[in-house]
Amino acid sequence: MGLLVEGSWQDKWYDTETTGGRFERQSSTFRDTIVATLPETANTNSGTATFLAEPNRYHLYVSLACPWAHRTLIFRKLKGLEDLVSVSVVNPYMREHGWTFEDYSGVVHDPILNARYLHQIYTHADKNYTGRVTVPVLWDKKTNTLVNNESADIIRMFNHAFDHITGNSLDFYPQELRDNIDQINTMVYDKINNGVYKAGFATDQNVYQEAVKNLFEALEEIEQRLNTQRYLVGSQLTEADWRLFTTLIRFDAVYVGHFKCNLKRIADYPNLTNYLRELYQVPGVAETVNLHHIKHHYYGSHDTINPTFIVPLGPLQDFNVPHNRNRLK
Ligand SMILES: N[C@@H](CCC(=O)N[C@@H](CS)C(=O)NCC(=O)O)C(=O)O
Repeated sequence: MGLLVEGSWQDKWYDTETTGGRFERQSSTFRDTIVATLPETANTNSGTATFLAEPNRYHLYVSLACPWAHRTLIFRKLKGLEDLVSVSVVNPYMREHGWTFEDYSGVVHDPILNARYLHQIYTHADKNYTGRVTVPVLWDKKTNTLVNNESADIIRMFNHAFDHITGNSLDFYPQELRDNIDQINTMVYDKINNGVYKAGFATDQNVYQEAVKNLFEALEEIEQRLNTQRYLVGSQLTEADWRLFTTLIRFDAVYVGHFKCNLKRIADYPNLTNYLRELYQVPGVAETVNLHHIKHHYYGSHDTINPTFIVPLGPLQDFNVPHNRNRLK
């Protein structure tokens, strides 16, 4: 695990010393947008560039282990973008060189720069880049540059920018639900998606406890909500559900043990369990889930948490068990 400093790689763990034992996620740096049609005049005020949606122009670098990258894979699948946006998959172990393309089952090598390490992709886009080298990365093959490395942005682009090419008009961020989706996303991000990391990477007992308390309060609240409504914002499956899904699917296998989020398992919550099964069973989604990469990444990468790199065998899970969510409209 490491980061780039002015374009050169340094093998360093997260610095929690300056933050009182708290893990603080760095915000993403590349925030450009892909759009269906280019604006007539470039908006120079926004500070971001716009790229045109075109078939076979963009490439996505992901880890199958990473919950943030997983969102983008789900949207690529559900929005019918597999033939339009190509993909590379990194090795699940993220150690002294960070993410690599070293041989391993499930790895898809980098066809563009033939990189050995993901950090080479970042320095290709910006030779003086300083910051963490994270997945997902959305790359433009035409101009040879990094468009965006923020999953929240990438799924919004995938949700609509290519619709005129694919004819797929599924909308996971419909206008009339945007306020509700944004609201629930904020809570889910802070307490659940990033909450498990705050607990797992904490190096102070009180910081850990606060994160776990917030996490389970949020899970309880969602469990109640899912008793009377089928999805997070009502009767329609939205982006908010997919953003929660990628944390839930990892929870019992990894976050309970490795990140010590063990007050309960998802399997102990009847509504969350059935909701998770329903989302997993949406056609195409199971193909985006690789529990081997997930478990081997977390248990096999963070030597400060699990120095032996032993990967537990369990839990035994079957997300194909029929769900009962049809009881709700
Ligand atoms: N805000 C980013 C976060 C991505 C992220 O943190 N990815 C993790 C993997 S799960 C990563 O690549 N971490 C490497 C590092 O922090 O050095 C997003 O949602 O796209």
